[in-house]
Amino acid sequence: MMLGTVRRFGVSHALRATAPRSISARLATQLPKWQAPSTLSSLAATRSLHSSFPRLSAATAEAIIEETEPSKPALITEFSDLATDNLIHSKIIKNIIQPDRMNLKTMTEVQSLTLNEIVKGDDILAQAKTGTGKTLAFLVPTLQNILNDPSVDVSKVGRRSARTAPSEIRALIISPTRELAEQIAVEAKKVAFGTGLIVQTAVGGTQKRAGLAKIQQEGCHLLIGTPGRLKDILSDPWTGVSAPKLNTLILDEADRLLDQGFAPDVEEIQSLLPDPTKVDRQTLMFSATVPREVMQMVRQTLKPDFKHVNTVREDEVPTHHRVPQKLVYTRGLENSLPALLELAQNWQTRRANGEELRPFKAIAYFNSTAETKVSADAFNNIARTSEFRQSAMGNMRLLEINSRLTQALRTRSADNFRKAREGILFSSDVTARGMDFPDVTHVVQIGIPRDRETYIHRLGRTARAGKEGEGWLFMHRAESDVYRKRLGRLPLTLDTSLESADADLSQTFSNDTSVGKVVNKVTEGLAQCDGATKVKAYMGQLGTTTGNFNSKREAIQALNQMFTVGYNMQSLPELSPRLMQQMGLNRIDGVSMGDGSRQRREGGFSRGGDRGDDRGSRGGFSRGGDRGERGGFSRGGDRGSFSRGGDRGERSGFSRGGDRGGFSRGGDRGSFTRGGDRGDRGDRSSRPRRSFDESFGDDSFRF
Ligand SMILES: Nc1ncnc2c1ncn2[C@@H]1O[C@H](COP(=O)(O)OP(=O)(O)OP(=O)(O)O)[C@@H](O)[C@H]1O
Repeated sequence: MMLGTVRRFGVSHALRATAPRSISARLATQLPKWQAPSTLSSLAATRSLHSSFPRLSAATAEAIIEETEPSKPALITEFSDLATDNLIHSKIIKNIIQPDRMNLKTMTEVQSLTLNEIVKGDDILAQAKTGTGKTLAFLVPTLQNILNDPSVDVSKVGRRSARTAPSEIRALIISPTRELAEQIAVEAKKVAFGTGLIVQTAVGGTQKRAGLAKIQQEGCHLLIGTPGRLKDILSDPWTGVSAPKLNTLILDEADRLLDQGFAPDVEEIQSLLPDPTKVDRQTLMFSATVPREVMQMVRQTLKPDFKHVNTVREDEVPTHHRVPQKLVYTRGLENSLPALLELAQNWQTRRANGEELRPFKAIAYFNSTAETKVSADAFNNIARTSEFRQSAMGNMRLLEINSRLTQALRTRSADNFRKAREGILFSSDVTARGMDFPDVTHVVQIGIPRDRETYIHRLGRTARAGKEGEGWLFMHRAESDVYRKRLGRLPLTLDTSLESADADLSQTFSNDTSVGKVVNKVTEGLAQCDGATKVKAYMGQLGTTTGNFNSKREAIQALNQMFTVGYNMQSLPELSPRLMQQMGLNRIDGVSMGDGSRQRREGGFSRGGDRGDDRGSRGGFSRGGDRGERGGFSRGGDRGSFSRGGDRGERSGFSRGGDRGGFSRGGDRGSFTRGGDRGDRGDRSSRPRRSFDESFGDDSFRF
């Protein structure tokens, strides 16, 4: 069933032809300045909030509300005031405001504007900038609504003999990535502490059986998970987990969950929930971005009288104005890593020289997982030198996260980066949305991201909760046309301060020059990386680069230069004739043709470069013609370099008869496949398709 047909109307909701203009939208236009709370200074000691963290002052909000919506209750802006009329349980409030617990005082704008509506039971679409507290905005009222349900008996909790049955699940939160689901669960447990409410998770990559046993033994009121795993456990009667009384469904990062990669799973999950004509269901959608393309899906999924709470003004780019965003043109693709090292070194050196700067804590985003690996390996090799260890960079943690790592390693990297005072996380898009790493000072995007939303969400990993941060985009000049087309209007300013970005790396550099020091370190770091990793990185970038560059010819030249000059490799990876034909590279000089056997021997063709978020290996881009085919030469998700607008590799669901295989169908893939290990998603008719979030680490597409 299509999501669109899942629309069911709760008895209390009147039908309306169009979504109502939101109160917040009106507020946003009338109230451009968000006022910091007068009590900020005491809070700042522990939360160090920036005054621009969007909040409503109580007085102003009341005035506005009175003027615009006289019948509405006044907006509450202080968490402590939520005790009024027993709106929120005292234990929840205590958990939020107590200094030894979450230690929060004043609600953010999105929290104030959605709380009453959610407690009332309305469907909501909420859009607010990254890092403005959307998680608590849906958690607090949702947990309260479960407590308000007279059929929920929290007094049984903890008594083994009378434990809460799994069928007590009242609310379900779907998150696009495992790490985000875990993060939401941590927050939910903090909010629910002492209330008797039980929060459980169901995420891919973890032991399904252990998770199920936990749910069965302890019970569950709020279940948080990733689409694939949730679908698995709810559809399998043997798990004993069902949700017949569920009345709240939350889609965090809703636009992502409604795009083609995830929508079929989300749709299936909805079909496994109780019929909303019998059990009234509230649906909440939260995201920093709600592109026009998903609005139709939103309308089809929410009740017709849903509230659209939008704290981002229509004429505004949903990034924080306080985040300087800089664009660096690199001479070649091989200049990105030296430029990243130079950026980090410059910052740390300025700090060491007494400038008041926070420790450099950056996330470097790459468009393919293989690139994250080669870059992290190179930096780790550099970090082993005594010169590095003794420098201002000496305490940096250098971590890697991408969808090909085991879940245990992913979790460890995320935890270590969370705890790190200074460091660089080399990341694919698995961390691009929702992840709340504290104190990230820099987000560096290497190569243009696959779409505008990805740019915004990645950037949103810095400058969270009112703090400051910087965004950097490194790109080759030949990416400029696609950059403009794909990303549209963004407040980026050109930066030419990084010498190594423009250095000609085919030259030899003396260690006596500052640029030489940087370049030589990276060259040495890369020299120690193994050849197979470099081949994978080349192959991983083949798709993204040919899609990002103004022409394929320029892309191939740039990649070859990166491979030979940057990676110091002698001979170029060979592409099979079929692959070249599929990519339209057969008439382009500089592509090395072979039968692919060398790469297969070296492991270079394995799972070439999936772009690497938790949906990446299934492919399917959300919008535009810009999405990767599911089958095809490249793994899912390769940014559409191979997709010809429109023939996107839909898996099912919302696709209009999309030819799933993209460039190659069925047997085509064989030529790029190592052994038989492409297959889990290769032939859905003969083999069950595994869920996305279960599938990483071992079965992405290979070519
Ligand atoms: N009222 C508040 N006052 C101060 N800090 C808050 C408040 N609410 C949430 N925070 C903190 O702000 C940070 C960002 O919150 P959260 O992760 O919910 O942001 P988000 O809006 O969901 O961001 P994203 O769009 O990236 O998912 C978290 O560290 C959270 O603890």
